[in-house]
Amino acid sequence: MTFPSEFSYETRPVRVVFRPGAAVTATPDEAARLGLRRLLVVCGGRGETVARAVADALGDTCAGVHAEARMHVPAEDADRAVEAVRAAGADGCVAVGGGSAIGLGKAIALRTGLPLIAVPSTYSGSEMTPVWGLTEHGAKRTGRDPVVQPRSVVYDPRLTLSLPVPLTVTSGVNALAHAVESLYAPDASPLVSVMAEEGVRAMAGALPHLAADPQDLDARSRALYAAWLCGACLGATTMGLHHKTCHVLGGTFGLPHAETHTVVLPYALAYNAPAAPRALTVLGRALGTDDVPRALWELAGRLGAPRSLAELGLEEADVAPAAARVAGEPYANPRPVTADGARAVLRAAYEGGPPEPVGGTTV
Ligand SMILES: NC(=O)C1=CN([C@@H]2O[C@H](COP(=O)(O)OP(=O)(O)OC[C@H]3O[C@@H](n4cnc5c(N)ncnc54)[C@H](O)[C@@H]3O)[C@@H](O)[C@H]2O)C=CC1
Ligand SMILES: O=C(O)/C=C\C(=O)CC(=O)O
Repeated sequence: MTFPSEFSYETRPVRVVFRPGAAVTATPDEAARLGLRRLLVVCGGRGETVARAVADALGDTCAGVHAEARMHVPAEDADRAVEAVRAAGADGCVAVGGGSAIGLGKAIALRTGLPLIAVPSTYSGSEMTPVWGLTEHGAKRTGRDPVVQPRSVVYDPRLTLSLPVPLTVTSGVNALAHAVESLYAPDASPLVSVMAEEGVRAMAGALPHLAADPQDLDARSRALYAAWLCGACLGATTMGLHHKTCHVLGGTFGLPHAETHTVVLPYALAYNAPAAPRALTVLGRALGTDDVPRALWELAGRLGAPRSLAELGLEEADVAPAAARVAGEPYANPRPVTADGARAVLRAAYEGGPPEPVGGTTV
């Protein structure tokens, strides 16, 4: 493989603490390091027990628990969370939970500039990115702003022991998708490539162990490490066809995030493969295959994950309007996204059969 002739790479300041039990034992120290004295803890309804344990550990520096995080961050949730943070007189937030809790913490940071500490409990990777998302009027908007990048990330593999196997698998594939798209992004770079390859190898290695034994703390640690690397890849690069397709399906058609990533990834990659040979080489090495889209599709099937958008509840009649939205949004992608191309990807994902080259093997 030839060395890329030019690239740029930006590092943002973020401290990472990684150890079993860290959610409770390290979060107060991270708040103190940042000089924070009044923290609002943000979580989803189902994550409240863990969030309360973190709140207890924060003691007097906890200004309250706001347990209203939902997927895709509806704009009205962001409004309420900003009111809560102001009413509490908080000088920072701690998001405890999956990408939804971290997403609500980011929405607060975006509007108020307050610093965020993330304590992730899934493999979404959001904690390592300056990417925010908000859903309003049936459409999801995303953007990048350094102010939403968590200043400190507390990785506690024990938090993920309770993650049910189906979400373990699909959230793991959400992380894989970050690595995949970073490899063919316009701002890809050698360091991103190294992180992506290691992240894919570690996640694909850990998931079968977790499907067999979700209490395997060593495999949990390896998967969380992989999520860190894959999230860092997303944080450093621009998203393409795959992520944009998932945002349309999530924001406009209400499909669940990680499951949608799992279904779409093999088909989006099959579409982009002819225009991204270098990415395919790296991914092939990490997964030990010469047919990466097929290997991802088989991995999902072997681990019992959904493989079609039909299974996730998309109506056949939604395929065409979803494709029109995907093709109608300008974004960076190694292969131009035509209306026919977007329709072919979505139709294949709707049906869920083995991924085939889309529109021939040349761009
Ligand atoms: N901005 C970014 O960089 C990224 C943002 N996201 C956003 O994150 C959201 C999806 O996040 P996910 O983590 O996939 O799901 P989630 O945060 O919505 O969690 C899914 C469900 O699992 C539960 N859960 C979470 N952790 C658990 C645990 N350890 N044990 C038991 N149950 C647990 C939650 O309470 C929730 O009911 C979407 O809104 C997506 O757009 C996702 C990836 C990157
Ligand atoms: O699709 C992803 O996994 C990455 C980014 C987002 O979800 C954007 C967001 O809603 O925060």
